[in-house]
Amino acid sequence: MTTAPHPTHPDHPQEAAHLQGTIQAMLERINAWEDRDRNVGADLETSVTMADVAEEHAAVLSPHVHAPYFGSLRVRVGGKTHTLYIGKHAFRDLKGPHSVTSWESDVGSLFYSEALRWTPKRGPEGTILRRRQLDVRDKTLRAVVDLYDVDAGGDTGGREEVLLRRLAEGSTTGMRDVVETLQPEQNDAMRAPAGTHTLIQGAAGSGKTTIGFHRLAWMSHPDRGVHMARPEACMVLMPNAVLASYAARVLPGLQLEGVTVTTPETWAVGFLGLEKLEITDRTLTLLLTDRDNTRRAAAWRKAKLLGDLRMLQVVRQHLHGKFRAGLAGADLRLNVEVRRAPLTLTLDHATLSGLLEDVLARDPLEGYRHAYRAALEAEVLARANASDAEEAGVLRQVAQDLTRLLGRVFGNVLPVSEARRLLTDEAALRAAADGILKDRMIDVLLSDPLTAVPRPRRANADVTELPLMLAVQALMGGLGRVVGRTLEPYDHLVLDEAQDYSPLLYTLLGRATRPGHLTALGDLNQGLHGYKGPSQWADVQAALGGGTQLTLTRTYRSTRQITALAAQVAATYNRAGAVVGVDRDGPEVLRLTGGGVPHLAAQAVKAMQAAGHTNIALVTRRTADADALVPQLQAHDVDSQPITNEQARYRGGVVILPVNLAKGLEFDGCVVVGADADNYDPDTEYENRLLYVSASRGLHMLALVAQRDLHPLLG
Ligand SMILES: Nc1ncnc2c1ncn2[C@@H]1O[C@H](COP(=O)(O)OP(=O)(O)OP(=O)(O)O)[C@@H](O)[C@H]1O
Repeated sequence: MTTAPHPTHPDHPQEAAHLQGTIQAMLERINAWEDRDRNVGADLETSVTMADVAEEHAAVLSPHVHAPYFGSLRVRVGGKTHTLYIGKHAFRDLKGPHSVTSWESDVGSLFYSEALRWTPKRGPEGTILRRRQLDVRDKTLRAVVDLYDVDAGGDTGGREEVLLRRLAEGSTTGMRDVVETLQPEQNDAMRAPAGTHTLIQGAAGSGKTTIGFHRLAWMSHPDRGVHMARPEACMVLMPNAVLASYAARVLPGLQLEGVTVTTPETWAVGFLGLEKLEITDRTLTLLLTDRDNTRRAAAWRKAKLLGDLRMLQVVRQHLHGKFRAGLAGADLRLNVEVRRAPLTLTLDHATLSGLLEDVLARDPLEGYRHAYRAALEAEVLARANASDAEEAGVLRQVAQDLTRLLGRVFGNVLPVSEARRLLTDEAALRAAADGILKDRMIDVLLSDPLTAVPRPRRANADVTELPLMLAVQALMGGLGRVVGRTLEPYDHLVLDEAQDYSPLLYTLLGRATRPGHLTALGDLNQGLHGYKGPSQWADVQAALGGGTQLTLTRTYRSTRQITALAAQVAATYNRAGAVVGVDRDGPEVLRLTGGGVPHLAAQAVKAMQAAGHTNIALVTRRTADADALVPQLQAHDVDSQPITNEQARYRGGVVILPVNLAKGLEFDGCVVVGADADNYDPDTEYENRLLYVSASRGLHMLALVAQRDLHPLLG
């Protein structure tokens, strides 16, 4: 849906002329860049390089010619008035008034904030006179709306008008950028100071995922100075692969090429080199299937403890004990030749042990094996009194002996087996947890409340064990981004659905990135996996050693009717109270009951299509229901695509998917299939949370379908 041009604003003609001037200036610049004859340097090689660079500039600017900017700022600085145009890409018009400032720059921020004054890095204080939205599409100015205008008395209400118009548009098959309509509180969250971990709490639909990606774009802008992040050195972790691919489609528009977007499990097994392992979540299976409250509580307690911050100390103490035992009784006699003279160096046990203790006392994690080797080598070189030129030769002579010793101390420490040994060998656990965990906690770790939940036949690891395995790996070899044969910290890490990460995982991820370069976005009230996640943001701050916590208070996704219904469901478990929705009107929620579910579901889809919507989801409680529904709908003349595993990709149209894969996705219309108490047990909080996810996927239309009565919360 596009808005027709409506030139009602008195400045429309003048703005339209400025737009044409900007387009012209941009085209001229692109032509100049593309003209190889102009890019001539002193020699052929320089000329080729110059021409290549110029062509790259042209390629980057070209996509922005059809909409060079979306807003303007009128400011007064030092008695002079200027108008700055704000766009998705900066453009410097060297000869005229058609420059464009990029939205991620420090000045760009003034367009979104509510500030009326600012102090530039240099020069006198400035005053904002006007903020203006310019709806430009296909090189045409469609609307001029003032958001703030001193001459018109200040705030005009225009920001809300533009936002509502944008939200009324149809959904797309990938996440959209919101650069043009970013709201002040979102702007503050996105631009929270670089170099400080940032934790953003926000209700469903408040734009968390969107803000996470925009923050990466902001972080990769040169204005961030030493904190600037390279997209290819950044990673975003999302709850499932379907959502990851949906969200990643926003990257090119934000000029973020090369960011890794994946799930925490995929990243963890990849990093550990365990891609063949099947990942289970047996705690979740038990919580969903076992009716015994004592067992459920025991499973919950154990999962929570496995993700507790103190487990890092337990793993550390366990490994230290192992290394000390490995070194017991060892000494080193090294025969080397220095300056042609034979020399015997003896590193007795006390020396070896002292060096090991120095390494073990170090923090942060950097890899014990590597650090101990470096410490031994330094000791050998000092004793051999080797000059810089002789160092390599001496080290070559002792390499084998050192490797043998390292094998004795660090050999046989593999993440999977070591993490499991800790949890199954009572003596090992008691020794490792001594002084760290209370006895009753150790008993919880040794208990196995999941015996009734089958394990897959294939080699497997449970999501609750993964952080422990990562901890072992981190202590042994460090943690970070693999670059060739070394590890480097990520430039920036973004965690989506951050309520599902354990404090232990937080502390590990915090060490895998540059200091202060982790952004976590989540809703503690929405957690589907409370047994893994933190209870409060303060737990995350403790795990990361600090961090700023911000809150987004408004939600944008759905119409008033859908938001109100979803809020009704959330009220049963949500401690945060009512969420403020955007006041966007839509059709009443359709309630279809008393008949065959496929028939009713088809009826709902057809009603949505008749209203002009194309992207429609039918959300079922289980995967099997989704599979079964595809042919049943076909019998009612509705073609649909199933999304029933993480490899499937959302390509638009009518899709059927189970609720666990629907999280984070959104559609023009959403049909909750089987919206009753049989499918979503009203007595189980987890089920109510799932029902909330199902009911909150629609932007414009929602239908509830049940064979008999609707779920009591949807009445
Ligand atoms: N400033 C904005 N302008 C226009 N649309 C917006 C804005 N902020 C958010 N939206 C829209 O609101 C919807 C929800 O955004 P998003 O998915 O990022 O929210 P979320 O907080 O991650 O939701 P959830 O918790 O359900 O995953 C999206 O359609 C997004 O495009």
